[in-house]
Amino acid sequence: MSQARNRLKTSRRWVVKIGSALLTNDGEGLDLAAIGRWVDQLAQLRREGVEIVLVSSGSIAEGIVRLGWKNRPHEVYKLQAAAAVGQMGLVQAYEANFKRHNTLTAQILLTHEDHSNRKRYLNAQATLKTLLSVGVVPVVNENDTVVTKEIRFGDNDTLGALVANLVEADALILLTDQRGLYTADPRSNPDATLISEAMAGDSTLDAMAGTGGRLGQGGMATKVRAARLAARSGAVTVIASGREDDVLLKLRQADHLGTVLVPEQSPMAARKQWIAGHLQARGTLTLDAGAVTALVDRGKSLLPAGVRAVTGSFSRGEMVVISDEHGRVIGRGLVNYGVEDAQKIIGHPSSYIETVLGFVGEQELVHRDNLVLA
Ligand SMILES: Nc1ncnc2c1ncn2[C@@H]1O[C@H](COP(=O)(O)OP(=O)(O)O)[C@@H](O)[C@H]1O
Ligand SMILES: N[C@@H](CCC(=O)OP(=O)(O)O)C(=O)O
Repeated sequence: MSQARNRLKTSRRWVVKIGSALLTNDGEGLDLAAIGRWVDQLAQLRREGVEIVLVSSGSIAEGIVRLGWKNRPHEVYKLQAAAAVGQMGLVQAYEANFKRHNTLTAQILLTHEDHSNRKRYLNAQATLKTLLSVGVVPVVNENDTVVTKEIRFGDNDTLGALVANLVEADALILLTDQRGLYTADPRSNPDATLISEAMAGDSTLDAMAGTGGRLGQGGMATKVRAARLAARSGAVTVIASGREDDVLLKLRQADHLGTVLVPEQSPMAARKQWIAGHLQARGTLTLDAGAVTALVDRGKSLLPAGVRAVTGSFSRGEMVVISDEHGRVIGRGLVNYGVEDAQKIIGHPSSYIETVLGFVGEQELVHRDNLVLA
């Protein structure tokens, strides 16, 4: 059995993306019975200790049905309106089904830009991680009201990968209407064969992966790209059929289903490279000896109390260098407070943050998840 499939048995955090092709039975409204079955599986996974973030498409198809439109409109603004209407049905379906398992859900609407803007990145990350820590299942979709490109390309695969990066998921599961990635589009090539496993970075996959069933859908091309993006933070990607009975539970048991796309690097190495290569450092935090030991020897987050000095010009979410009192670089990380706020809270216990700033953000100046030691 492959190592990557085996990892699914013990992994702790999955992002599961359910695609339009599957959710809406080729352009009809939502397939509510199928949603019920996926939710049952997700609830079972949660009982086994897997944290779940769900990325669900389907808002446009549901909106079109609710509005009584006969055909999918071509105008982007009409698609946006349909998405806004249909999203209500989507979240209702998930909420009602998770309620059967006494599980709360939360609606998260994101855009790709929320990932590249550092402040928004940290905000989204903090919200998602807090929801997971209190046992809620976030249900994510594109914020179609404020974007147009993503609607035109019908691509929630990329969103799934960005979310996998955000929450540092172990696995990104892309459920679709095919059994996985074939050597060619099986709709038009009956002889195509299923690829069981490949490296996410394998460039020969691009020639195999076509676009989707209906005009303007991402198809397998966006799934292969999503796998590469997810691999940057070390997540393994699986493309599998949501129509297969108990598909998620079978994947958890490392059954040989679907296509596994394996990251080239371990999660830690990938994450390190991702943070380090992501940004230019905008400032420096100088730590006292106790804080250095906490970070280096005990793998802790950096609290304001252990910081002696702050220099530079940075905003929340930007990269800073972390050094000891002799100027030796300890690491780099994404900072939770801008320079002015950081100046005010350093040297103080985290309980002091609210008194000084008038609000409480994170307890940490740099969370260990966003910290790469040198
Ligand atoms: N090599 C391939 N293997 C499997 N499916 C492919 C391939 N190339 C293109 N496709 C098409 O991709 C479609 C799935 O993508 P899409 O319609 O975007 O689904 P989703 O809404 O689930 O993201 C399949 O129905 C299939 O026709
Ligand atoms: N956000 C929109 C479109 C997203 C979409 O269709 O993505 P995909 O499932 O990758 O084909 C929706 O929920 O309908």
